Amino acid sequence: MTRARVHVGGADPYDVVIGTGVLGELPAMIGDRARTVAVVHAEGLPEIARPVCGALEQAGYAVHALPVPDGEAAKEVGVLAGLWSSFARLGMTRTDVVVGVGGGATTDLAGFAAASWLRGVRAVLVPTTLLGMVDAAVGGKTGINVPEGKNLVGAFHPPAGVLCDLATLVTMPREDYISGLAEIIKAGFIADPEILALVEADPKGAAAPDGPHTRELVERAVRVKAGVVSADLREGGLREILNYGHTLAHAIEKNEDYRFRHGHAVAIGMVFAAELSRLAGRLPADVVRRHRDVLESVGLPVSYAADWPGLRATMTIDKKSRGATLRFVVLDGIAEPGRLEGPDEDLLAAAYREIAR
Ligand SMILES: NC(=O)c1ccc[n+]([C@@H]2O[C@H](COP(=O)([O-])OP(=O)(O)OC[C@H]3O[C@@H](n4cnc5c(N)ncnc54)[C@H](O)[C@@H]3O)[C@@H](O)[C@H]2O)c1
Ligand SMILES: O=C(O)C(=O)C[C@@H](O)[C@H](O)[C@H](O)COP(=O)(O)O
Ligand SMILES: [Zn+2]
Repeated sequence: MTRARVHVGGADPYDVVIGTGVLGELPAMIGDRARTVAVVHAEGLPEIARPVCGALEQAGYAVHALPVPDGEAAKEVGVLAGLWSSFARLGMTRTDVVVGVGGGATTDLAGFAAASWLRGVRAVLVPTTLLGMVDAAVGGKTGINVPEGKNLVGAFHPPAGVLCDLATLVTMPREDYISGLAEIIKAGFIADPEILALVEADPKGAAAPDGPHTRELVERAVRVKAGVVSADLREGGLREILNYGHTLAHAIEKNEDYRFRHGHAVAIGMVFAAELSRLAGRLPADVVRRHRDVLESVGLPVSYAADWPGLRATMTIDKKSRGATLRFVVLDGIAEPGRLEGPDEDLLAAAYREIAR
């Protein structure tokens, strides 16, 4: 199978390589100035981490595997502090490299560990989930959660390279795979309607790692993200569109003590944002219906019922807020993202009623 190479531009450019059997590209991404490579991997994935370590050892690096808890439990300050201690023990200097192997939670943590160690060493990311490949590992947002909210501590730290080996997707738990589809569908609504058409034409195929369009869906979503972050790494404006659906999604994740899959929360959050757009007179009802239909067709949730005042209060510390003003990414049409600033409280509550039904 041929491999795709998506270039991410900006001050620190890098490539995202997508294909099968792409591990051979790893040493070139690490470079010849590194001596020590710390491979931070989800502890439940030793079979996936082993060949990564092997490829690096063969290339002559001193390789140290550093397992971290699976999933969201990795994005905690105690785990990060453990990595800093390990880096110190290994004597990692500024020319050394952190490799992150796992889902988005692992690569967010590994990326932030690299960003913060010695004020910044290089990170190479090897995402092993659909969501990690199409979103988390690309673009340089790194970070951890705190009890007060999702991703509230972190840094922009672009990786030196991203390797997406599609073969790793086949062992993914089904619900985690479905979760990744939410971010692909998000890319469809904000920028690339062909993604929506592909999923709508064959939802069953889209929900299978070995489906006929997996490779194209991954590549299209990566291209959307690469285009956006190349132009606006630090979220000065354009990059906010990648946050479509996330204002409510992050509040749901916190409300569920981070035991709710990110993509599932994003699916609900996108329906909320679409309802908000409609109630603000900016989006026709049929596009809102299209959100529900395409998300449900692959098994994603589109409703959520919990204490609204609590969710509303959590949304206040969203990173798009400016002062006391809550700001949402909305749609004025498919592939026409816009902003809604300081919406009326009644409008927000009305949009929430539509998804809580
Ligand atoms: N930095 C960003 O731009 C960005 C973008 C989107 C999401 N995120 C973050 O990504 C995280 C979600 O990522 P995720 O959906 O990958 O979940 P995850 O990292 O929690 O992984 C889900 C589960 O799948 C397991 N797993 C990973 N790869 C596997 C494989 N190949 N086979 C079998 N099991 C495997 C993991 O160990 C974990 O238990 C959230 O923390 C979210 O905030 C970050
Ligand atoms: O890359 C971005 O920018 C995004 O917003 C992508 C999101 O899918 C991702 O979940 C991101 O981590 C959310 O960022 P945050 O700044 O809202 O924490
Ligand atoms: Zn997301």
